[in-house]
Amino acid sequence: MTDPVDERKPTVIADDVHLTYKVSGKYAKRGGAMALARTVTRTSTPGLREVHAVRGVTFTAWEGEAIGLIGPNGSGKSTLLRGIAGLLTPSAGAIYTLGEPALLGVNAALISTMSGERNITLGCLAMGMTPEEVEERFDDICEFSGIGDFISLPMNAYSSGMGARLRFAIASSKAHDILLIDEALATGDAEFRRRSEDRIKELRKEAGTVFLVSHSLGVVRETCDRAIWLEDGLILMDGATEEVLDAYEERHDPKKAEFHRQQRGAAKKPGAKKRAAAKPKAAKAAG
Ligand SMILES: Nc1ncnc2c1ncn2[C@@H]1O[C@H](COP(=O)(O)OP(=O)(O)OP(=O)(O)O)[C@@H](O)[C@H]1O
Repeated sequence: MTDPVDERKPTVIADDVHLTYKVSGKYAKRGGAMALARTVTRTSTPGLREVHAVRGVTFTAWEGEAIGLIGPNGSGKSTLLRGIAGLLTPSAGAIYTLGEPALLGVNAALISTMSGERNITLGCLAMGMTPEEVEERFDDICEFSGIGDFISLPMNAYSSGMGARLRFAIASSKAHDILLIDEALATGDAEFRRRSEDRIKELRKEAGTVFLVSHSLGVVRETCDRAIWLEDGLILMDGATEEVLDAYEERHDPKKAEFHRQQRGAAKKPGAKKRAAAKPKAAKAAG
């Protein structure tokens, strides 16, 4: 008997991908104190230094999947996202994408001296919408961003959260083959987060693939069905969200992992709700 044929469509294939940055100066990664020391002692500027941010990553993403990229600071999540978006070329290995990836990051390019309104128009045109489509979606985008009258002010008058919300509202107004989201959801308030999570679920239904970089495991739990755990530029685990998040918490936050285990255990027992309600302090302490 032959193996069953996988009918899902692969959208992103990463094949032993390495991504590196070239930084000028021997002291480039050692922070301000060394830079100051160099300035003070007037030593000459040393040559290029390489930062090997992603060190051999392999995975296949499928149509309809929402994948959370998790990992501690500096583990290579944003770099990998930039690689998938085509903004960084692998120094070794290859990334294949089926369709056009759209990167929505905290640094996604909008023009800060222009108003939110102008940026909506430009952003939508840049994503390939016709002027009629832009007009049709304009009000929805303003409303979704929830930034009210600020929409007519230049974006440099926005808080970073407002900017991120507008960027998310623009980018998610169109169905993307591959939508890459870098921390955007962490910046909104609870209400905006809920709406964004719903929007991501809609985008998934439209058969796209969503990658989400987030430090909030809660957001990943809510939004993603698969998680990839990066540590020091390597994949430590790739699988169902719950399993990966549990293992991640076990390593990085054992107290919280224990709390979640207890919560799940309690939820399985009859009368669990009553007991959970009687112990709000335990939840707060671990939470
Ligand atoms: N533009 C850059 N130039 C040089 N090195 C960089 C650059 N961007 C990131 N790095 C380095 O690459 C490594 C991975 O960084 P990256 O931003 O991808 O990690 P991350 O997991 O997204 O981190 P965080 O959770 O803090 O956002 C780090 O060592 C970082 O210092």
